[in-house]
Amino acid sequence: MTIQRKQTYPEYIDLHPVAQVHGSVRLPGSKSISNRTLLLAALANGTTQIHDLLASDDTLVMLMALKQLGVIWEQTEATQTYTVHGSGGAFPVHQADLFMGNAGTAIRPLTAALAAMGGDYAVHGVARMHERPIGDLVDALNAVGTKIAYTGVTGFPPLHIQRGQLHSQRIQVRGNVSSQFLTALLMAAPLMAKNEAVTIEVIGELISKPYIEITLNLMQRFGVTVMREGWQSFTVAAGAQYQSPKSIHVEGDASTASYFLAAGAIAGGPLRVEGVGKDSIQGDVRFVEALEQMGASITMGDNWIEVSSNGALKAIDADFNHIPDAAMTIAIAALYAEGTSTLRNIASWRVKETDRLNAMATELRKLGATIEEGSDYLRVTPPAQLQAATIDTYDDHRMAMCFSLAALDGAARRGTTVRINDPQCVAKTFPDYFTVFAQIAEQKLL
Ligand SMILES: O=C(O)C1=C[C@@H](OP(=O)(O)O)[C@@H](O)[C@H](O)C1
Ligand SMILES: C=C(OP(=O)(O)O)C(=O)O
Repeated sequence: MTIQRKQTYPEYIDLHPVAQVHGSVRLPGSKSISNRTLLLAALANGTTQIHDLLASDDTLVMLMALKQLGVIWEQTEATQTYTVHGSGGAFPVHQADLFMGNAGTAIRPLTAALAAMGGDYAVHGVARMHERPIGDLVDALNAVGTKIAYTGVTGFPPLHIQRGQLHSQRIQVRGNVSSQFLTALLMAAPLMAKNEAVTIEVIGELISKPYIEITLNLMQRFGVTVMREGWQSFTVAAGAQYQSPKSIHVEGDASTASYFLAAGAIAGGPLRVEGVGKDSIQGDVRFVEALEQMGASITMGDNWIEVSSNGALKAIDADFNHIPDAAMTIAIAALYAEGTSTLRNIASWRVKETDRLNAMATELRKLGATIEEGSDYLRVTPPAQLQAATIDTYDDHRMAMCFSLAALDGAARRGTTVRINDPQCVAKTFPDYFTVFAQIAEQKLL
């Protein structure tokens, strides 16, 4: 099955310097919560109404895959409310060819669920997805008896999943390449814990930890409590089954919030985002701590965040392992700081939509910044004045969203004219990004 992308933007967008940003942005739903909720609702007993689901490429591939697997869902017309009829832990269709685009949050959890159920499934994605590792997840599962084979390069999708025979309830997984492997195993664990408890042990270091909290929180809302020993070991009791919470609301996306919050910090604001706040279960709300360290002022309600600043931003030197996605936005905010900023412990950037360490370094240099690209860090020294540039986006939504901010005038230095090539790539998580950016910047872009 192929999925048609709606083309909304031209080949490139030119952004001209913007003196001020202000206003309020209602955030689209969280990608991480949307895709987890869709899968949990599909696996549960009962019917779930999901409110404010994200509308984007990543959620579309999950919705289409579930449909192919025989899961029935309906969209309430012209809204982001979806009703998912749970399959009670066994998808009705046992043979399918599933296209997962470039959605890590779709391919990884679905692979684990399908391997646990058994069947005859082909799982694949865009070319870049076939370069993104999945070996740690496949190794963890096959070691306990599932049957997943590589049909391309060993360690990467595409995959062929067949029916295996589970012979152990103790699953060991490495967590230093992506936390999504542990998330995938956790979500599939109830399918493997029919008669006996399942324990998942993390071998070595675990990165991107806050995403595991999202997984555990949502599993809990679907009635499955995971017993844990820190970040080392996670146990799902025998007989655990997902039960629909009937209705669930998807918070706004905290990673998406980072572009608007940074805009407020760079250009002064005040700028408010609505949909995430103090009550959020997403680790990326901690992005505001980094902005605060850089000198911005933050106020937060249960469901909103507002940022403003008066004066130049300060450089930052910090570990960003806990917020790898929002950290990209810090690299751009660093262009507006006084002094050199260092983003540490971000090696996972290399295996995401593109090699983000390399892409960031290349494009930041085009703006005149001096960049040191380490194996797991990025050091950004801003130029005296930003240079106009044509930014390549590498089919990476975050590259496109981040670099739009280089048009903003900051207190330490002015913005510049940026041409963003292939702006359409924002469809992965936020198809309307440039339309909303134009509103807060009071610019006519299209
Ligand atoms: O579990 C999730 O929802 C995610 C985990 C993170 O990936 P890694 O664990 O691979 O860093 C993050 O970058 C991704 O956008 C979403
Ligand atoms: C890394 C990302 O996505 P994925 O869910 O595909 O891993 C991202 O959205 O920045």
